Amino acid sequence: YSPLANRAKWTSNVVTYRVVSHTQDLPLVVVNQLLAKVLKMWSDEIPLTFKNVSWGTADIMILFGRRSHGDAFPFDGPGNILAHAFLPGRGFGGDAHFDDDEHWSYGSRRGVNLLSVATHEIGHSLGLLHSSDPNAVMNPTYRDVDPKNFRLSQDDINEIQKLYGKRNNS
Ligand SMILES: CC(C)C[C@H](CS(C)(=N)=N)C(=O)N[C@H]1Cc2cn(c3ccccc23)CCCCCCNC1=O
Ligand SMILES: [Ca+2]
Ligand SMILES: [Zn+2]
Ligand SMILES: [Zn+2]
Repeated sequence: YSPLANRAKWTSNVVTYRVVSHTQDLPLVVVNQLLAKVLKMWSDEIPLTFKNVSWGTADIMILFGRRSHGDAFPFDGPGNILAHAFLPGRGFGGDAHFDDDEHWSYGSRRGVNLLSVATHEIGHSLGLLHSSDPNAVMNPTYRDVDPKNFRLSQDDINEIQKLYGKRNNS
């Protein structure tokens, strides 16, 4: 049970992100467009703006790595854990790491769908924990999705708005 009051969250309403390293599985431009779509899915629901930076330290540092990749949580080869992310905070806080021993795909039936995994990881980067709702992006287990109609579940929206409030699209 983690009372909302002391849940990790970003206190600034501008959060920076930087893609530090890429996967060979998808073109750079596709990964960047996909991430922008993921960030928009979340920021559409809350009063928070993402800003892409191309150098230096960003709040959310995004990387693809294999096995030991610079933190105390080495990846495990193909399958099993697909990615991990740190809750909001300084240093590693907010960072999202993807296991490059997975075959990352976007739309094709083969491989792991980067759209759904990245949406889950950015949920952690924003402070979300796991949900037991089988349809929630924040469910602990990966499910393949159809990118054409992939979107946040109501549970995901409720949980992120509990942390940051609603975005007033006035
Ligand atoms: C929800 C994801 C996007 C992110 C999470 C990791 S995290 C830190 N970001 N919550 C993840 O990778 N979960 C595993 C959980 C998992 C499922 N199994 C496992 C077998 C071994 C180890 C882990 C697992 C059963 C076999 C299927 C393995 C492939 C799919 N893996 C998963 O669903
Ligand atoms: Ca893995
Ligand atoms: Zn890591
Ligand atoms: Zn998770």
